[in-house]
Amino acid sequence: MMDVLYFFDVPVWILLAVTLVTLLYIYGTQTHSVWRKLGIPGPRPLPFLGNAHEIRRLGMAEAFRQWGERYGPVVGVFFMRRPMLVINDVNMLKQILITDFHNFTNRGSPIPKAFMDDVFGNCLLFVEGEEWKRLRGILSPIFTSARLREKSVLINKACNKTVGTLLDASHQRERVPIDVIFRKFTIDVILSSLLSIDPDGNAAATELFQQHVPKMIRPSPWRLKMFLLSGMFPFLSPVLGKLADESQDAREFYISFISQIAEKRRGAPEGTYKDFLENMAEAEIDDCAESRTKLTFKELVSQASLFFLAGNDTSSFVLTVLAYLLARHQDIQDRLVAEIKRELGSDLSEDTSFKGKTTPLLNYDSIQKLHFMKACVLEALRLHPVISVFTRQALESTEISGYPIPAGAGVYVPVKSVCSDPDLYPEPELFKPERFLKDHLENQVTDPAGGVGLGSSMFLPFGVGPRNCIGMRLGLFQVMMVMAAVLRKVRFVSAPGEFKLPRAVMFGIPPFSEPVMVEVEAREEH
Ligand code: HEM
Repeated sequence: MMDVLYFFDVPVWILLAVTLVTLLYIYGTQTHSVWRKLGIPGPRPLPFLGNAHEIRRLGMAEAFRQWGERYGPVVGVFFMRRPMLVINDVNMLKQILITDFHNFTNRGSPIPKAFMDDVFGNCLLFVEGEEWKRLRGILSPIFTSARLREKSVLINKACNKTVGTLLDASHQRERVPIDVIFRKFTIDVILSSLLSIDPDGNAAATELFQQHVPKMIRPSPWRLKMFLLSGMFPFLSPVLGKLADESQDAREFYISFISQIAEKRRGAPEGTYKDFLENMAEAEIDDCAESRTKLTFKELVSQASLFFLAGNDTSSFVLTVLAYLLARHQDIQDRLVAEIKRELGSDLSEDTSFKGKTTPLLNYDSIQKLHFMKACVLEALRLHPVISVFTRQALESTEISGYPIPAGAGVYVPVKSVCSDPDLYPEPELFKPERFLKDHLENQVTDPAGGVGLGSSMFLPFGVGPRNCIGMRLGLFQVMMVMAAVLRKVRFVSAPGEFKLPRAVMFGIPPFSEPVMVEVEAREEH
């Protein structure tokens, strides 16, 4: 070995080192000329990293806002070596998300396939093309109004538990960590509506789920580093994916927990449970079914795990933000309470659900009457979208509004930037729920439920088009339902001046950096 080293003299070593660095540089910048050649402006990428360093420094939402200001409606950037377009123009977004959806069906997830496991690899969020169409077709019917109506009783139970917690806190006259309380609520809702686990007797299951969820949705710094390395050297992904697999125990927990329940239920008469698992199991069939119009058992477990993860932190984030905003805007809170009393009845003793009856006053239909409530939820989401960026990928080369998009290029949909655009939302920094009331809106798309905002490419917190959030109705329903239940009994009195909202993250849902403390007070019953 030493002989070989001595065989080369210093100039040869220098030449070899320079060649290696040059080759690495060429590899690290190989894709970085795409946008320049196509005449699309954008920030200068660094070798290997592309513009990921700026995204990391500023946070996604802020980086996209600054680039939009500097370069205009279409910005060419690179996530590591991968060309991506940030599109701020709502008409172009409409074309991508709705009109030309056939060419933008896939998310082009930034998470390499080698980092996917049995659970995530097969779930609706990440599957592509025909496989996505098939799964979405099978799963959509389980989120209809009729199906949600069936869940009212269970969700009502979870609401009452939350009201009880807040009433107790109001007696102690202390600020409470509202994010933690609402997180327990959304776990209760998903455990009960998905698996019929009673919110009153699920402490152990809740504990286990709380323990495992973060591992699945929040990659550790180590896993993030492995993601980034695989973005630099995609050919190393299989090895890096294995090194970064930290959620094996969490995954095994989900698979075995849900499998055991599903297995126990095999053969039970239809209509025994009326939860999402039963709704999905109606579509379940053995793995070799040729028509593939139903779910396989493995697919069923994957989707159930996904619903648990996707439906939990999203809704509790919205609830936390809304409670905070209402505590800071007493006038809006008063208007909301007036609507609740007017539409749902002011006599609190009529609330039969508190007496354990199965016909709760709050249910899917009564909640639909709360138009101002819905406007408040949409406005909270506009101000602080849970998911501030999502992606699509062009299947074939195309041109939109004169901008070329090559096959394989990704599109960043900058939810937060669009929702803060003063041309679309005057005084965007203000909490003004009336923006979403019909009378105040021009050029606004009306959703089938009679609300406004949803369905328009101006309002992106749930996505729009065929691949929007499949759980949107459930998300809105549980948020509106618990807010109505809570506000009838307590007032959000105050909250600290500024709480630090988490910065948008590249992967997953951002955690609150510290508990969001809100003071609550019991309302006088009259
Ligand atoms: C307020 C609560 C929620 C918010 C803000 C939210 C937001 C989103 C967003 C922005 C997307 C991406 C949409 C796109 O790419 O166009 C999405 C997708 C998705 N969401 Fe939600 N979500 C919420 C609640 C839920 C709930 C309760 C569930 C299920 C129980 C759920 C399940 C899903 C699934 C499965 C997808 C992937 C859909 C697909 O790829 O076809 N979400 N959500």
